[in-house]
Amino acid sequence: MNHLLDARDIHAWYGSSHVLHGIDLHIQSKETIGLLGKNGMGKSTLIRTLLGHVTQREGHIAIRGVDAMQMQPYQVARLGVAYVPEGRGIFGNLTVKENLLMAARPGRHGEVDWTFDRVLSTFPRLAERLTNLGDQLSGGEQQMLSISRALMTHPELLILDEATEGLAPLIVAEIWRVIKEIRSSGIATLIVDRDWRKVLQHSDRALVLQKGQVVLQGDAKEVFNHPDLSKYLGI
Ligand SMILES: Nc1ncnc2c1ncn2[C@@H]1O[C@H](COP(=O)(O)OP(=O)(O)OP(=O)(O)O)[C@@H](O)[C@H]1O
Repeated sequence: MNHLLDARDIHAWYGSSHVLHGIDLHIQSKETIGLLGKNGMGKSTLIRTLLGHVTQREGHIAIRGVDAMQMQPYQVARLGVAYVPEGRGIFGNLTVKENLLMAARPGRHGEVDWTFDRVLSTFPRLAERLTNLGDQLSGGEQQMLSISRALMTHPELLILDEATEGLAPLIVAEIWRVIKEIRSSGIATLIVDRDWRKVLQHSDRALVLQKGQVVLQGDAKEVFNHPDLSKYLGI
């Protein structure tokens, strides 16, 4: 089968510390995958390894059949993978408008549907802040800007790492609403979030990591009802 992302037997290290121990992850076009696990189990490391930020790695990574093992993060981004990192990643000294416009580029098939106007109607709060600098935004607005920037690159796969971390409940609800909208727009998504219920509710499939290995995976509903889930998540 031709996967959008096909990662096999992924190992990663920080110095001499072996953190990922042979992970397989496949993502199909338009599919939403939830990635769960307690703190420190390797979720962010897996994402950063797939993107090429963690370079001490072994295994096989293909994006739409293209070998990505030797690629730099910017090359992975060009293949249509957008990353909204934990802690955001916007330009604090540029305005909201500048942040958005500089991110914009057509998709691989010339898609331009995530226009400036569509992004602003998706996140009306940003429309009120267009001339504010990135640094002047609240945490929630920065997160919305970060997601908006990712959407304006017209990705085929969007990776969200702790997108709701530290945000007020109303903003969290707004972000989940947008995640749902992104899912129905046909962009494949990989979601990491502490709210495992919400993750499973919004995903097609899910994987649970423990100490750098996949210990549980399946349809989101199966994972939700699995008797070992509470043990793996410490809940
Ligand atoms: N830059 C780094 N240098 C050394 N060790 C690291 C680094 N980043 C993470 N680790 C270690 O790698 C392991 C996996 O961490 P990782 O951040 O991937 O986990 P996580 O599941 O994303 O958890 P969290 O939700 O806390 O970020 C942990 O033992 C962590 O201490």
